[in-house]
Amino acid sequence: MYHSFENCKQHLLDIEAIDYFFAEKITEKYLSQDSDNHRVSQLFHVFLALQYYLRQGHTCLPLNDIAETVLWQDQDNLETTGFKFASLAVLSSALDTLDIENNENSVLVLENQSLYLRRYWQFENDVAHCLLQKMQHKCLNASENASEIENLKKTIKQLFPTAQQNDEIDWQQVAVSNAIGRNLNIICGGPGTGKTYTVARLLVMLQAAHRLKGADVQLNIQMAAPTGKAAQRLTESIVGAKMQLLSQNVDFSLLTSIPEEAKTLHRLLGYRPRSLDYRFNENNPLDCDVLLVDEVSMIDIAMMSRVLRALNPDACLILLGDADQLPSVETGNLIADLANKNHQGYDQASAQQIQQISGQSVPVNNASSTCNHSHITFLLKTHRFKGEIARLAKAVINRQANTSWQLLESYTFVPTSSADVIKFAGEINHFMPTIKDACLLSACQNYYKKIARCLEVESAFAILNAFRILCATRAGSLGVEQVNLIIEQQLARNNAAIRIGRHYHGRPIMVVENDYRSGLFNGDVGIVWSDTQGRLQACFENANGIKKVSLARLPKVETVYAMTIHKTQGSEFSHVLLMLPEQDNKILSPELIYTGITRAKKQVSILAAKHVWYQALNKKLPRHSGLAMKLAKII
Ligand SMILES: Nc1ncnc2c1ncn2[C@@H]1O[C@H](COP(=O)(O)OP(=O)(O)OP(=O)(O)O)[C@@H](O)[C@H]1O
Repeated sequence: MYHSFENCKQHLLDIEAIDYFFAEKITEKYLSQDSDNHRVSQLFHVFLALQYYLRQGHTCLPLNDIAETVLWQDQDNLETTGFKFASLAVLSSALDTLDIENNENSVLVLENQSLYLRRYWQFENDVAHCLLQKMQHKCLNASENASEIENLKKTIKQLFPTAQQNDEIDWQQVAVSNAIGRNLNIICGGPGTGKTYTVARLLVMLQAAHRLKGADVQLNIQMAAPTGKAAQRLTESIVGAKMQLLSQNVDFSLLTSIPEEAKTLHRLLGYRPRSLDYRFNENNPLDCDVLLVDEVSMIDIAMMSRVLRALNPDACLILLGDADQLPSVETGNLIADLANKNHQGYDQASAQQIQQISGQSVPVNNASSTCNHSHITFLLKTHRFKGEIARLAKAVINRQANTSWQLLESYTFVPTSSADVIKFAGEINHFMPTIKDACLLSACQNYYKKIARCLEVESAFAILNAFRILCATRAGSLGVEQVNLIIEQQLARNNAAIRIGRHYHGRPIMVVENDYRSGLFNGDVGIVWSDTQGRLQACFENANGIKKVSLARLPKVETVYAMTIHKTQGSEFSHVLLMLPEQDNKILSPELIYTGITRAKKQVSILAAKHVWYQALNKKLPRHSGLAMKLAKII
């Protein structure tokens, strides 16, 4: 075997120190000195693979994923690199000899032929247990609840005054009428399908139903999202939806009972910087009857387990998300595990309740309770963008490489001379990577050089929020670091105040760590701006206007003309310039490109070569977890 990490890395591509030292420690813990060499080697590499899988966001290592395969191989060096795993039977029996089964002290858990670290297994179990409890529900019944149903029918008509023109099911009304009597509601949909529009109405409906039961106190509703940016967007959308409902003459007291401020999940749970624990937990639950959580795709399994533990068993949980978005950067694949896209229809009682309140007839599933999807509604109609961006996003997420490339090609701009200026003219623009410098120059001319010239920082934010360059990677010639450098160099040619790598007036910055002291969080975007005396300070937008922070108190930040697609989850811009690497990269996937495209509200410009586009769209990168099976009560 290997005598050091360096020696291991020479043989195995992609291995990191953490994988090696983890495998070494676990091998020492579980195997004695006199164990059979072949067995030790197989198990050492299984442990290496477990940590390697965890690093990529899987919660477990399914043994059949690695059995009889070669991992960590260098394609140019097939003879001397990589490791071949034994058959599933050999791997299973090697693990059976360890003292894992029914041993609560074991850090490893083997379940359904998947190997876990105990903490992730526990998180999955906690989440599955809490959600299964919340799936129990009591539907309204036509004979017992006739007057309640009549009243709710009137309320839903007020909430959705314009009836659909055709026979299509109105899934927004389905979600709202389905929520009565449920402690778990999952609403999924792509960007602009009206998740927040729907949930604002759903919350009003819950308050109305609560009042009809004779309650004299309103439901205590809380709203949260995984990042500061996402919480801010949720706040803005809910405020907008409430204004709309006010103009529709919806009962004012019902509207005032809906909160306006969404918090980050960390703040909701009472994060304590110097403690591993949060203020709210199973022993000190949140004072909340209804918890709405947005952008669930960004939440990792550990955070979800904390949220569920802090929620009273009879509190109602509403989860919003897009099952096609990238999963969390941490561990887990929550929204995909929770909301199976292959919806099997609603159970009879739910379908009846939906029909009685909203008049919508939904497919009924009479099958066993193991695939009961009645708590999930998919919103299918896009209300924000209709045209080409939606068509492109759909083709990408459906892995239609030909269709999406043909669409892009119909918008390809080829300059006729080197002096030809690149125009971002249409809803979609496509460029080949050979003209990346001209593209970046155009981004400076059209947007970024205007930032420092603004008279007010508010106008500078308007420009910054209108346009953003998104890259797939940090490193490489089309990675965030290089693109930011090129932009700064181009801007510096006409602006002597710009000093690369330092603060300057008009520098857009992104916070890259959580800092509770200054109230700034990972992902917050600001602009360095001169005050009236010419002193530089950092400005951040918040619900009350502009928050100013002295540079001395600023947590770690980076320049953010360009940012990674991962970091933009939960954000939107009028125009996005999406730059893919010149060669295929393992990070590229349909989900990544879909997430990038759907950040654009009005215009998307894409710089990509054909071979990279095809390679990315032909990839399938499933995240392994046992949660979906546990929720279907298969384990
Ligand atoms: N049924 C509807 N009738 C009219 N307008 C609608 C309807 N549903 C949604 N909209 C409008 O479509 C836009 C997008 O809705 P909303 O913000 O709720 O979508 P979303 O799914 O939450 O989007 P994202 O995930 O991108 O934030 C909003 O302007 C909203 O007012």
